[in-house]
Amino acid sequence: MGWNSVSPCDLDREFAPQIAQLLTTPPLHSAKAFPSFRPSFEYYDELIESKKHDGIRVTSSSKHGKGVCANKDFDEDDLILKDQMLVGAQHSLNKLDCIVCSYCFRFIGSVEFQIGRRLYLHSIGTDNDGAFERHCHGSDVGSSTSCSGATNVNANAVPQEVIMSLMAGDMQLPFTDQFALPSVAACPGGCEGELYCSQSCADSDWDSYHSLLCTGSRTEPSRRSALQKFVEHANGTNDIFLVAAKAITYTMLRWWECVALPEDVDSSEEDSFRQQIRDVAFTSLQLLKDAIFDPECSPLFSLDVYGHIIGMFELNNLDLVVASPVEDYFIYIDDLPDSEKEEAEKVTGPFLDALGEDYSVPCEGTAFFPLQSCMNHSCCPNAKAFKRDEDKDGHAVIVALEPIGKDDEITISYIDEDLPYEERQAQLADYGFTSYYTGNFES
Ligand SMILES: C[S@@+](CC[C@H](N)C(=O)[O-])C[C@H]1O[C@@H](n2cnc3c(N)ncnc32)[C@H](O)[C@@H]1O
Repeated sequence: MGWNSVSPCDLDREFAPQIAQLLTTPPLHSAKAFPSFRPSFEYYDELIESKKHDGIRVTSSSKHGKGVCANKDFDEDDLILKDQMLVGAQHSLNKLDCIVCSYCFRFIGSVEFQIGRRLYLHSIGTDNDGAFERHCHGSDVGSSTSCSGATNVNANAVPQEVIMSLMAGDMQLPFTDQFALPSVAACPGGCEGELYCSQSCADSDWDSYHSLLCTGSRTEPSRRSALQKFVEHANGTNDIFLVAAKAITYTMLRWWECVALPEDVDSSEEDSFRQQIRDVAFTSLQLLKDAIFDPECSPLFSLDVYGHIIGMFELNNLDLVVASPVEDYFIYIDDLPDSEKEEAEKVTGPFLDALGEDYSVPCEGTAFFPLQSCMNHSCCPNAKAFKRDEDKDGHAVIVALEPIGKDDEITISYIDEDLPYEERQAQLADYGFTSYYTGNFES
């Protein structure tokens, strides 16, 4: 049975022609055919020019749609691209362990604040299982109460007053001045859920998405409660819904620009994929509609469009990972010359013991990167996503694994290429293909 014929969403029927146009893959070459859509390549050309990624270009292949080619020679380990995400979100649970800028995902505050807050979460987890549940699935994740994976009783617990002084900035640990972090900027809408590394990140997030998704005091109470229900549902089911909501708000806030949606997923996979997610996606969409519906953007709230956005993210998203300065800090202490190390560890040792294995938890989430998402897969890739020491934010960093010649296609592996052949085939089937292409690209 066709997907649209069983859609429980009235908007799918009411706005069928507009939705069909929204979901039409824009022509790759013709700039004139669909005046309301900018052709894909024009979009990528502008993006590459504005971000000065002159080493690459997005081009088309008769086999695999779009792909990325080298515009110059790269040596092994060369940086090919630092791709700024279009939209992304930190995983809900990770948000309780790592305090990062909600726009660029840099760690913020101070090493003391990061350690103190995490220890505080441990203490909440051990003291109050109800609080664990409430804060893991609640929306006030930026407040000082919360959870972590820490429901275990910790024999190395640090006294509460020490934790409080770490969080308040009254206690300084040795050598943390080597790991200075940007100070915390608040959400302009007054919600505690989002914190920023700078006013400019706070403003950019507000302008791009957050003005419609904020649960702070500036938001009208009934919309705030509707938003909270949407966030709770997403946290309890699939946090990709949070990323999809950002994509919708981004488009609503830029309706006049109306960028084309990415290409359809493989049609044979699409029906069964959507069938599975439809019910839960429809509930999520209803909750989002209750919170931010705007009649002028009605087609955006159709289940068909929402399903396409989610499907697009499932196929193209990249893990968002930012290494923790807390881990770097303890490694630094461990590497100090013996005399200094002994002195420093008298202070830092109890905190490390109390944190346990959690000391190295990175910021984790999921994000969509406009250029990285054009890279095709190879089981013998010539590039990989790899964060270097200096990469402290949510950008996707792509480096060359081997020398890459001008005009060669740049490929990455979507899977662990060391897996046995059958397992690779099975994992690649999730992306709509099975054969593993390693050849070169025809421009
Ligand atoms: C992240 S996108 C890559 C860009 C894509 N070619 C496009 O036109 O948007 C992933 C999709 O590209 C296609 N693809 C990527 N690598 C492929 C390969 N090695 N063989 C066949 N299809 C591939 C699949 O359709 C896959 O779902």
